[in-house]
Amino acid sequence: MKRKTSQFLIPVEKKEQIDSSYSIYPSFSIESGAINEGYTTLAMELAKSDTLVLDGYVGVDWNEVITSLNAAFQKMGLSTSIQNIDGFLKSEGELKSMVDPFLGGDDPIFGFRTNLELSDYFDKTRMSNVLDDKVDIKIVYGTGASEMDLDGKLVYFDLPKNELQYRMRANAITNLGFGSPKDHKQMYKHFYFVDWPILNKEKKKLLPNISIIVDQQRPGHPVWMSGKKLRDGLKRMSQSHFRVRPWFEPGVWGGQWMKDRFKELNPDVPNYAWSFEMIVPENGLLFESDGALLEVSFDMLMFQESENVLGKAAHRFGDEFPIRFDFLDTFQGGNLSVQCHPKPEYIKKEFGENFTQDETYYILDAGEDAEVYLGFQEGIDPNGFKRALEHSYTSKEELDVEKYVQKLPAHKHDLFLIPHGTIHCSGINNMVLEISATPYIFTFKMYDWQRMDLEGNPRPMNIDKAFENLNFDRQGPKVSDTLVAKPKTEVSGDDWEKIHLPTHKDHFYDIYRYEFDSKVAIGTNGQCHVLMLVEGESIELEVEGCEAQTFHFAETFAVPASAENYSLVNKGKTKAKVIVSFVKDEAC
Ligand SMILES: O=P(O)(O)OC[C@H]1O[C@@H](O)[C@@H](O)[C@@H](O)[C@@H]1O
Repeated sequence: MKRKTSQFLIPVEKKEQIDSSYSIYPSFSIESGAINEGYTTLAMELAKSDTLVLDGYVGVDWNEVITSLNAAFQKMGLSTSIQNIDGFLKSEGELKSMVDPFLGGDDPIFGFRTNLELSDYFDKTRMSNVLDDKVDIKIVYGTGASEMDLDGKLVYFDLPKNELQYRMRANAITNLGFGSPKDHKQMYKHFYFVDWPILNKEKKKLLPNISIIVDQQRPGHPVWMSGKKLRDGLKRMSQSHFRVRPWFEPGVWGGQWMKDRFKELNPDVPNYAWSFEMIVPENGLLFESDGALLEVSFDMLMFQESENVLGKAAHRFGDEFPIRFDFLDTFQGGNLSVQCHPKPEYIKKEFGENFTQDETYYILDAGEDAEVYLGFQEGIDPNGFKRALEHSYTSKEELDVEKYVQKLPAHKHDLFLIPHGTIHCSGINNMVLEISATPYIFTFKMYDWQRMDLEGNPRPMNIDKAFENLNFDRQGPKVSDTLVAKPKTEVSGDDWEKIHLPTHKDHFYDIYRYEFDSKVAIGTNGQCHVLMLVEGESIELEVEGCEAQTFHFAETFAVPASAENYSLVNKGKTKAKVIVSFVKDEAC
């Protein structure tokens, strides 16, 4: 199956790391012999059953799956009867009128998160078992195969969201139930607001009954293990630690910082803008056994273990992991668009999201001249600003942004607070660690510096939506007084300090920094901790009853609430500085 990306396909076997630094393939070790490879071994395992239900995510290459398995069964001398579940889908016309209300018309970005169910896609009246009872193996396959209620072995084929999007960009896949690909922005919107919520709900339902899990991202080469080993692995993870597999995207303002430092990345790209460090709706988790890597989507962990992972916050957030870490690299790149994010009631009403995109920028590294645009100038005239934005949009003339928006100097370890409604953007020469609430696409752009995106098109603006959400009180000296965190040492010992970087009252999460020479002991206090070494070389994480784990500079990892206590040991020669973020008790 075709993919369009400059990113490497993940290797089957984990390679020795080039050096002791940031790894793009973090994995969680499970018992030896757990992970298997290839269609031949999979067919040998499946041949033990006479009825197979091959279900899985949208974007899976079902043609490859069924052709390869069937060929392997024939080679083994086994006869098969095969049913494609797509044969029972409702017509495209019916599906279109069903999903259209959630797709926001021709808006290039925004729709409304659907409440449809997978069963709505199928015509149950036509659904009947037409499989031949006299064969050795009966197979129903395709996304939604479980809808046929066939009593058989459930095999689930998963596909990571990065590979799904690379297949989408190659026009190799379509939205659920539809025969042809469409414009990529429209297709992503359809995935995000319709296909993913539906199939995630379904995945949660199926997870306890999955017999075999298959990672389908490597064309022609599935990697698989038993559902029981998957569930056991998720349980162990929920009691110890996890680091998701990050992925990386170039962008119009992207920079060179990550490209220069993350050695396993393909350097043959103009830049890297984003690292999806831990934007969990888009990340996966890698299991490793005898060097072999198998990936499942992050939400599997939440579907099975949200209480262990989130502790007190599970009550409010359920299966949704609340905190996001990502990098925005503008080193030798450009300014982000001038933007703001929606109010909580707006994101709920307009887009169906449960909580809003309240952000912060932690400055991991900064050039000498680095700045962050934040808040309005004293005395801002909202109408005048809107007129200027609209004039700039229609005339294509540059806008004098600083006439309206403040620019604050940015230094390493500064924390800028960006609650919803705050006008902001990172300037050039920053390596921003965004510590944010998880929503990530709800960005209302007002001005994009009159430049084109990497495909040569202007990026969509949302001036009207921005004005429904902008907070014009955030102006003048109030901005540096209330939107730049004032670090305060809370406790300290001989060679360590615990520093509070208070967030805004609108932020449901808090941020601390531990600075230490040798070791610190930390309690989770019933909350999941998301961490990153923001200065130093590497640290070791110790959780009682688990093997110690090493994390390098700039790697994001998490310690679930149920781990209760953990220690961080400095493995470098200089002071270690570690950021810890977690949900505030009062926000649960
Ligand atoms: O909207 P641009 O200019 O690309 O700016 C970058 C913004 O990107 C969005 O997709 C989100 O990740 C925001 O949190 C981020 O601030």
